[in-house]
Amino acid sequence: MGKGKNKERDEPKRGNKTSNGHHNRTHHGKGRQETKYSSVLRQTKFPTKLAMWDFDHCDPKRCSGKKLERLGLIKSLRIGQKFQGIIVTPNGKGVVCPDDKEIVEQFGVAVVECSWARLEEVPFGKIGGKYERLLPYFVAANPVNYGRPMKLNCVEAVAACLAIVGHQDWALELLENFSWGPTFLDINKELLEMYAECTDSQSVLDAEKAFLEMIDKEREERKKLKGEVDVWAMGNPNQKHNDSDSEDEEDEESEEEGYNSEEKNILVIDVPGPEDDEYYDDEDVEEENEEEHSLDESDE
Ligand SMILES: C[S@@+](CC[C@H](N)C(=O)[O-])C[C@H]1O[C@@H](n2cnc3c(N)ncnc32)[C@H](O)[C@@H]1O
Repeated sequence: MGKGKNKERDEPKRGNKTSNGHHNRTHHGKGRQETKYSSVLRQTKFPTKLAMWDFDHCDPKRCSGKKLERLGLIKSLRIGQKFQGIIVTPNGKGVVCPDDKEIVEQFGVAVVECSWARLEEVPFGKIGGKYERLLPYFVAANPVNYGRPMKLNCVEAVAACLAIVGHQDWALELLENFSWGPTFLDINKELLEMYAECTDSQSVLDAEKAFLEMIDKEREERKKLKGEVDVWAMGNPNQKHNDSDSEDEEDEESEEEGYNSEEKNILVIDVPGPEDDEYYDDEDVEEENEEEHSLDESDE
């Protein structure tokens, strides 16, 4: 058989170590051949190449990158190995844009599987490639960072990239492996449509800026309106109780609490969220129970 002919069959073999040199769990022990074979089938089935540098920072049960790997949808890269496609990374310079479509189709998408809290440990100089990109504004739908802007997990980040370049179908195909996954496309529908109409990085940044200005303005208007409504709800100001301001104070506090300035733009949309039972699949429920015992894992 000619050189490279069996390339796709060989790929999972090369990918059976994580970037830390650990063996991939799916290739061990009982059912080894079967897992490997189904992994190969899935790898060849997805329309473009997906890859990640995995730093093993996260609990494998909670980690979306590891789950994609178990499903044979993403391949691990070694430290020192570069990637030719679009790399969606916190170290990116420009943002993903529709003009990246050809690169995504030809060479694929890669992410950095690590903890948000341990980014400084990632040797960004030894990974990456020519096309390192940030994502424009999106809101996370995953149970760990639900509702928070920009802090997407790996599957959301890959899906966002695919959708921006016009492959919503591929994005959905990936997200459907997670019970909460398709919600990511629902809560970001307006943004996705807006970015998909752009062309280059700058036009995406302009659209993002216009959107953020619009939601800031809406928030101000809601605050003003709330103030006016409160005047009527207060009743007779002459009979005002001493604690009548407490509601406003509480609002201000909850707005600030726990979020830095870039996380202020929380989007509140009425779709199933982590408080709804159907939001979790079995694996997620297990993870949720574990979460109760952890200190602060919201940064994974
Ligand atoms: C920090 S890891 C967290 C992974 C998480 N533990 C999981 O289960 O998938 C998320 C990765 O997705 C990509 N990503 C997420 N949000 C991003 C953004 N706003 N800009 C660029 N890359 C982003 C990056 O590759 C980032 O390293």
